[in-house]
Amino acid sequence: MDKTVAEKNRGAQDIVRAGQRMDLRGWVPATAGNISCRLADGRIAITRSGCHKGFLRTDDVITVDEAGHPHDPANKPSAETLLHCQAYRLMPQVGAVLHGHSVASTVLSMDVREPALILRDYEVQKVFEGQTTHDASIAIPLFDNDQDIARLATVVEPFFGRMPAGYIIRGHGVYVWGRDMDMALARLEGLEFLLACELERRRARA
Ligand SMILES: CSCCC(=O)C(=O)COP(=O)(O)O
Ligand SMILES: [Zn+2]
Repeated sequence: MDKTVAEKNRGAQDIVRAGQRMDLRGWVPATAGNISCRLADGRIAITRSGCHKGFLRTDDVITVDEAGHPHDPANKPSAETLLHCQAYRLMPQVGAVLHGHSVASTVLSMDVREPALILRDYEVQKVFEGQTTHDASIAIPLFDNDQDIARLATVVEPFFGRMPAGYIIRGHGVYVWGRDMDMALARLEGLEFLLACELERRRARA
């Protein structure tokens, strides 16, 4: 098999598997969420727009260039492709990006009006880059939702380099990344666990 085709197939399989796992956890209702990975030749493999992420087939994964343009113009990549491309452009070590719409990220981000959600004292914080202790604060930036993804990307851009656990778009969902798909999934699972804990604590206090 041609090397570029084999590489795309490998990425597509990782993405299909990630979609199934995110769906099992309830993080991608209906057609929500999008998933991508960086291929060895620099192309980005990403989900087609409008697919259910729990039922992806490998041909629901297409390739785009670093500016988000599909290599085959007949393909319509995720509406949020620019946010994935931005993460790859600004973080050369990143190999996979995940976006989900969990209940916890949606509700918490609508309730917290501050510019960031602060997590502290949780052991699971250590799943994030550079974190070695529970005894620290992690800020997850909260950005207002915007249907203009290019404009939203310009708002997010200055925060790269100081987002150890990704970011949340208000009333919408989370973005996380990792050096490969397994690491990105572990980070997403860690973040979703912490968001669920925060939601429970806030409900108990109300
Ligand atoms: C029904 S969810 C609305 C769109 C969205 O936020 C999303 O994550 C999925 O968009 P895509 O174009 O990647 O399918
Ligand atoms: Zn979304």
